[in-house]
Amino acid sequence: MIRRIAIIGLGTMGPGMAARLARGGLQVVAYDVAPAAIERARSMLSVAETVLDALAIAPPPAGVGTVRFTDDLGDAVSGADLIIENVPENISVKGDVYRAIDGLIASDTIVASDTSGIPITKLQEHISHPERMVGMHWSNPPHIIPMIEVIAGETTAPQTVATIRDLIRSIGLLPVVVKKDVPGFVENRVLYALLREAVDLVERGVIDPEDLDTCVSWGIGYKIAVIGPMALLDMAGLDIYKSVSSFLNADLSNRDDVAPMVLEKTNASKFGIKSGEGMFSYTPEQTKALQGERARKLVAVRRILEGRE
Ligand SMILES: NC(=O)C1=CN([C@@H]2O[C@H](COP(=O)(O)OP(=O)(O)OC[C@H]3O[C@@H](n4cnc5c(N)ncnc54)[C@H](O)[C@@H]3O)[C@@H](O)[C@H]2O)C=CC1
Ligand SMILES: Cc1ncc(C(=O)O)c(C(=O)O)c1O
Repeated sequence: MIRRIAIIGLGTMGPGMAARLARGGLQVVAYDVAPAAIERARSMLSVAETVLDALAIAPPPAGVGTVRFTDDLGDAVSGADLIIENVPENISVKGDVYRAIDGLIASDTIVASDTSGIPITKLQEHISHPERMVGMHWSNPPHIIPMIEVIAGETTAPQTVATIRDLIRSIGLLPVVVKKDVPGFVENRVLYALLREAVDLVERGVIDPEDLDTCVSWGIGYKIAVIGPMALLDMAGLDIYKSVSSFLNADLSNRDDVAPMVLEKTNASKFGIKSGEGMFSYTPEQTKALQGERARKLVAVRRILEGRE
């Protein structure tokens, strides 16, 4: 039974995750190596709670469902039933965390990684009880998006997968168990196929970035929230898909490196919202307004998709 959860890493994903788990009645202890990240996470928590209220996710009974922050790793993981590792997408950084907690936790404490796509089998090499390690891949923003992928590595115990799947379900979220430990799992394989083509089209001057977003959001995106890709094939007709894919697949981007446009921007520290410039530019005021507007729209769409409006 999972009651107490330690979250390690409070960057983009950690605060929303902490808020959503606490709303599910769990006792969360949140840790980051950087004091500034802890301070930022504290303020993000109340923002996420407001969004959870708008989603009408009922608060737990008084006394349960708490978030406590700590700057002490031992304090964070002590007595935890589940640890969610949420540090940068880098095997060596993640491996250091697993080694640091190895001696501090019980042998049956589950260690889940929110990795975007590093195979869980690779992460298991850095932990002494690999049967208790599992992928638990949330989607950003984690307090709003209900789907979470659950991935077993080669040596993950089936019971570990079942425990995480049941935990996700028990707090009203949507677990999807991925059957093979492929890089990127399922969500990011599909997303990165789309992003590779989108970046390529902009880079080759086929379309401007703003128009690319209009085309995808109001064409595919709006539709795909209601009709998933497999159902869409049936709606369009497999005969149409066969004809179009027979000439189009060979023309789609198949680059296997990072696109020059992305390298150019990241080399200039243009990372997107977090640095004020990426594909587009953002002032702090614009960022705040954008985040509020996006949360409002995602909440409204989710309520409709769930049949609550
Ligand atoms: N950003 C996104 O949209 C998504 C990211 N992920 C995955 O979640 C993980 C975290 O991603 P983000 O939150 O975006 O990263 P981030 O870079 O925003 O935050 C990482 C946090 O980890 C902290 N950290 C670094 N080393 C640490 C250590 N040894 N101990 C404790 N804290 C440490 C940093 O101070 C930072 O606050 C990555 O594996 C990423 O691929 C998963 C889903 C979506
Ligand atoms: C660009 C990008 N990369 C990874 C992820 C993830 O799910 O790991 C996301 C996301 O939206 O969650 C993303 O947008």
